Formats: sequence, C-alpha cells, structure tokens
Amino acid sequence: MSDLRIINIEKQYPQTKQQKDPAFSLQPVALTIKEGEFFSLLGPSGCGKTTLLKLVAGLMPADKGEIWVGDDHLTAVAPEARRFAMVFQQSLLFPHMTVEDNVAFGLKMQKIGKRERLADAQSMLEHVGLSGYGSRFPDELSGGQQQRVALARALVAKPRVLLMDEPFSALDPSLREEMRELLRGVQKEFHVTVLFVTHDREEAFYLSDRIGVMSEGKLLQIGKPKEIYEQPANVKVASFLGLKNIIEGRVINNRFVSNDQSFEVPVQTSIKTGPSVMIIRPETIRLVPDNIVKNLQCLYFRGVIQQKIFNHGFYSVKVQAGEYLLTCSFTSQEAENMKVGQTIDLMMNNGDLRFLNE
Ligand SMILES: Nc1ncnc2c1ncn2[C@@H]1O[C@H](COP(=O)(O)OP(=O)(O)OP(=O)(O)O)[C@@H](O)[C@H]1O
Repeated sequence: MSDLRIINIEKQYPQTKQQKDPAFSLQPVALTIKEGEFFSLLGPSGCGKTTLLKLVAGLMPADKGEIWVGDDHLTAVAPEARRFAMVFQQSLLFPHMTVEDNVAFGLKMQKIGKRERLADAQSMLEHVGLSGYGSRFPDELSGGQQQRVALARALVAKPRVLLMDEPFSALDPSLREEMRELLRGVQKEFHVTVLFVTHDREEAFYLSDRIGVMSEGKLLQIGKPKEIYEQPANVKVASFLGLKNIIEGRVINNRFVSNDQSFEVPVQTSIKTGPSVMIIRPETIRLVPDNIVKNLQCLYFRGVIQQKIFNHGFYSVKVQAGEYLLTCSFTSQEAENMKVGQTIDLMMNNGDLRFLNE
C-alpha cells in the first residue's frame, strides 16, 4: 500500500531580532495516512497546519523526521519529484493559458503526447463539471470555476498525494458547499490520498475520513469525526470543536463534583482525581416527562429558557440552570410550546455525559 507516512517531523522557525515571543515550533508529528484516505488537519489560525503541509510537500526542510510514501523515502526528494499535487486558496492558474492547457500542463511536463494529454484534460474537466469550458481563459471564469480547474489540474496527473490548503475559504458559503460535495465525490472516485488543511470544523467533519486536531504546534488528537466529537481527548480539543456545556469541577473518589457542589455524578475509572470538566452534548438533553420518578442514572436540572433559535431543522434552546447556561437541542415538536422566560425541567443520562481531565 502507498500510505503517506509522516515520521516524527519537527520544525523550529528561526528567531528574528525584532521578534519578542519565541519563534514558532512544530512539535514532532507522527502520522500515517492510508492510501485513498481523506485526512484533515483542523485547528485555529497559527497552530501550524500550513507548516506541516509545507514540510510534507518538501517546500521547506524539516529539522528532523522523515516523509515516506509506500516504500519511497521522500525526505530529501525535491517537491516536484514527489508526485504530489497541491491546491491552495488561490487557484494559481496560468493566466495566458486556456483552461484545457492549464489542466494538461502537468502531463506536458511528464512528456505525455498532445493528443493523450488533451483527452485526459477534457475527461477531467467533465469530472469537475466544466466540459465545454476548455477553451476559455482563467479570467473568464468565476472563483468557484477556477477552483474546479485547479482541482482538475491537480487530479489529472494522478498524484500519489493531494495536498490542499484552505482551498475553498475564499468562496461564498453555498459555493463552498458545492465544492465540498464535488471534492468528496472525485476523491472517492479516484481513490486519491488527501491531506487537507482547514480551520473550518464543519468542512473537516463533512469531508474527512479522519481528522487531526492541532493547537499551538501540537497534534492533539487523531480520530474519525464521530470519535473526535463524542470523545474529545482534552479540553482544548473540546473547546475548539465548539462543544457546548463544558462544566468545570473536580473528580473525587470516581465522582465528578461541580464547583458549586450542587450535584455529583459517577465517572469512568479512566478519569483521574483532580480538576476536570463534564461535557453535556446538547442533543442528549431531554425534557423531564410529567410524573417521573427521578433515579440515580440521570442528572436533572431546573432552569429558565433564555433564548430559542431555529437552527438547521431543530431548535437551539439556551436554559439558565443555576449558574450554568445550558445549550439544548430540541426538535420542532419538542420546542413548539417553549417560550422565553418559561421554567423547564431537563434531564440527561449519566451514560451520555463525558468527562475530561484538564
Ligand atoms: N517562514 C516562517 N518563519 C517564521 N515563522 C513562521 C513562518 N511561517 C509561519 N510562521 C509562524 O508559524 C506559526 C504557524 O503558522 P502556519 O502558517 O503553519 O499556521 P496555520 O495553522 O496554517 O495558520 P493559518 O490557518 O492562519 O494559515 C505562526 O505563528 C506563523 O506566524
């Protein structure tokens, strides 16, 4: 298998005289991306995603570590000889060449005959929904169409790895969605290995087979989107993923005790004694049915509705429960009679709660 192996790659940028803070360093990254896998590096601006991508591409040397694809050791191989393709935020098409020639350019470099390369370019343009656009010039295309051409140009040369750095961030939201769908489709069709950089959680969750969450030069967690969402490795990952209802407290004798001592719940034995957080996922919160007998398997809150917002087919409802402002997710039916200012009773199963050491 031609997996992409990133073996303990690290990089420290040199300190400049004007710089007050220490120069950025990328902590050692060890990561294997399977052939045909879509892998995203997700993290806030400045966390080192592009740095890692450039090291993989060979656009700058690493201080330590190795890059392999299958049995090929690429660490010292020039970027253009790695057989990787790259797509950036700007499409970087050659303005004086037609769309068709832009797409066929890489094949020309590989000394593939004119007829064959134009046929391949045409076929790839069809795959990205641009058949009939071959004789136009880049400035006769919209931003979204230019990114389609950039994608076609990257794929036509059958790269061993496709590296993408925020390729859709300059596009408007509906076009972004369209491009995500297109990319997901062609990536699966051509079984190309993709390393994708984004700070957009939704984009990473939609596209990826696996995600690596980065922060401050460190790869904090690797996992499938569902695993990362349901079991974030630590508070930084949880906060970056925008997880709601992160409640601070302590673990004592395998029980989580909230800071204001108003409740305690059992935790998994893997959670260490000491400062911790409890995460309540909005979709696991339910209304307490009438006449229920409360039991120890659930946690209960009484609170006042502060806000009710329709959001993508469900209602996001904020409830002030003592000192906690809980975000809940209710169906239209559940939320139908809810009004701001109303007192409601909420419950959640202990088994749905997540605990993390800080
Ligand atoms: N050539 C360089 N020399 C010195 N420092 C650099 C260099 N390139 C980037 N940096 C610094 O390294 C850090 C990581 O930058 P990088 O571009 O990898 O982040 P990123 O996660 O891709 O961010 P963004 O999403 O904003 O592009 C930043 O603090 C940046 O200022």
